[in-house]
Amino acid sequence: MPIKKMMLCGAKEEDGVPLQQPSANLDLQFHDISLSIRPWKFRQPKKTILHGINGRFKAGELTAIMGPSGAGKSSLLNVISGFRSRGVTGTLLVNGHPRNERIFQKMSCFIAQEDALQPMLTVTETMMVAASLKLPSHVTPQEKQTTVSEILASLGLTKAKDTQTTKLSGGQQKRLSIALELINNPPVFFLDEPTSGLDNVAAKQCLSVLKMLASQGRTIVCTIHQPSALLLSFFDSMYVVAQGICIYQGSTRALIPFLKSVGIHCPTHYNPSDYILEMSEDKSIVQAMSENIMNGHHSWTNNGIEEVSEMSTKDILLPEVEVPSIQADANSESGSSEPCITDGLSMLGYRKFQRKRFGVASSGWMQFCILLKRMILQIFRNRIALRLQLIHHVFCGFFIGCIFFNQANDGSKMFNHMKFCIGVVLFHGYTWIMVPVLCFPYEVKLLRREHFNKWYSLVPYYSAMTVSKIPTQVFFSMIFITMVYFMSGLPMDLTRFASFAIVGILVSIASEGLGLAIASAADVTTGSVAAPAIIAPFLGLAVYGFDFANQISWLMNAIMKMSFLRCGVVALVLVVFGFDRKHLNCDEIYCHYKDPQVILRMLDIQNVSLLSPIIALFGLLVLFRTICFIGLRWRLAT
Ligand SMILES: Nc1ncnc2c1ncn2[C@@H]1O[C@H](COP(=O)(O)OP(=O)(O)OP(=O)(O)O)[C@@H](O)[C@H]1O
Repeated sequence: MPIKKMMLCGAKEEDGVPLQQPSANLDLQFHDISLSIRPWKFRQPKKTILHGINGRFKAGELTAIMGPSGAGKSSLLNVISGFRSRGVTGTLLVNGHPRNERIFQKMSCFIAQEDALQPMLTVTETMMVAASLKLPSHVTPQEKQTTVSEILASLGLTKAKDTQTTKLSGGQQKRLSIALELINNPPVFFLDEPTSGLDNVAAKQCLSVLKMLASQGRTIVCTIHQPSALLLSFFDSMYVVAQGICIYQGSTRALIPFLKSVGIHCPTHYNPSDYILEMSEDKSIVQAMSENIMNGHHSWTNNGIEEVSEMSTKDILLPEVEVPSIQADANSESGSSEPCITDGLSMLGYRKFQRKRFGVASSGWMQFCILLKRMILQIFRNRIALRLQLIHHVFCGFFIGCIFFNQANDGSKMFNHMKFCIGVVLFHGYTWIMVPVLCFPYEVKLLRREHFNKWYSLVPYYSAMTVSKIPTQVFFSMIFITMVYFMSGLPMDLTRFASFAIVGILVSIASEGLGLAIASAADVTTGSVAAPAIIAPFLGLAVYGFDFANQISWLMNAIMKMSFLRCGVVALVLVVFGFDRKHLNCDEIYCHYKDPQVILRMLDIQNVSLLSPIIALFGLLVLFRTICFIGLRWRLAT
């Protein structure tokens, strides 16, 4: 590994393994930051959450953003980390230079409050996937393994290395979230409430890890709710927000002198961080404190007051980030996020630079392969889900097979044939729309975190997700299709059976695509309500007008083609009665529908090629999946 290691000063090294130094020390400054939220209700005024606040988060320090509930702590963290950019105005600087969002995101990581971890994988497997995605491809598997082991050892996770992530304790999960981001050794960490839900011991362990990382030169900023005096002692500095403005910034030890300066005397034996939060309920005191600290323009140190904008950055080691040839344009009016090359460094050189410095590790194809492997492993390890799916398909196949048992050759009951085709299509439609609606929102949470932290880009993820689901989907659909096909007594004809299977599978993939499109933009509750409501019109169009098909207007016909269920039903009817099917059996005196051509004529599809509903089905499938992709892009951008 190119990055040299150092022994930590005063840091806790549970297994005696030192961590690597960060590749750069970054000092973050922000000026006149405001955040406004556009209301979702028409004509409501904009809500301003942050009011022109200023401040600085220093490299080598563990900084706590504190404040009463609803003060704007998470909003501030989201803005400074770049997790939120909509509705934000103001200036963000890195070591005194306007920052480039793309570069900055590669050098920082964001760990959310309810940080989701990949299920069905052990700690080591999770770390190895992250290492494969985040470390450059020239790093050998052994080196990756060594890096992973060192990080796990440093964060006290060695004993849990073979435990599945979902079975870790809350504290271990937090430390694993940190360990995952440490793989590419970013110099900046943002954490939203890293101690929430942890007991005192676990919170202490978590903060000691953060303190250790900060002591190596990283900039570590986290929001925190009323820390105890012990937990507060881990922090080097505090940034206190109330009502969207800064009411204190500076050293934790300078808090009491600061309070004195605004005429507030913190009682002895009172935790000063609790006291400032109590005081922040009073508007006039908030105003007085904010004026004293100049809304973050000033900072209190152990030696007195410093002006943030005049702070020197020369003491910060910054060769890698303060690159003279690359000028950040994140704040440019053009809004373009492409870097502006100003000093003779070509775009190619810039990309190489980025790749080298910040580990834009794997190519799109590599990302696809790694993610596909991970997803397939997770699918096959989820035994309960697999068993449930199997039972569901076998049970429904058997049930529908029994209802239509040996009726496929009965020429006297035309409606049975229609019900059979509709039943098969409906089964696929409803089964596969609900699976993503219930499961995908959790995956989107994981995607947001990993994508934001630059593990991979959306196209490889989306491709891997699509491909990974196909084997199980085809397998389960085939079980159902085989059962109903043979139990219903359809002719033993390979072409007909293969076409029957293809239509069933296409309907299931299209339906899953619709489910994914819904789940990409909605949470589980909304999706569970929306999915059946959205599929209902498709169903209506699927069964509309079978008994008066000749009289349906061209407009209605065109609308009906939009229903993927209709396309599926038409295709199945063509499969069942097409392919030169012989006359059906007739046990009565006269069977009007004995000749399969009569049924096709009645449905007005006697001249329709099987290919056309299949192509329409395929087109709708692609449309749904494109909507899902756009939905995901939108989710990742907001
Ligand atoms: N998307 C949003 N739409 C409307 N209001 C929002 C939105 N996000 C945040 N807010 C509001 O902004 C204010 C600050 O929210 P924020 O989550 O930053 O507070 P916080 O200090 O982190 O609170 P807590 O400690 O309770 O998590 C709150 O009043 C919240 O209701």
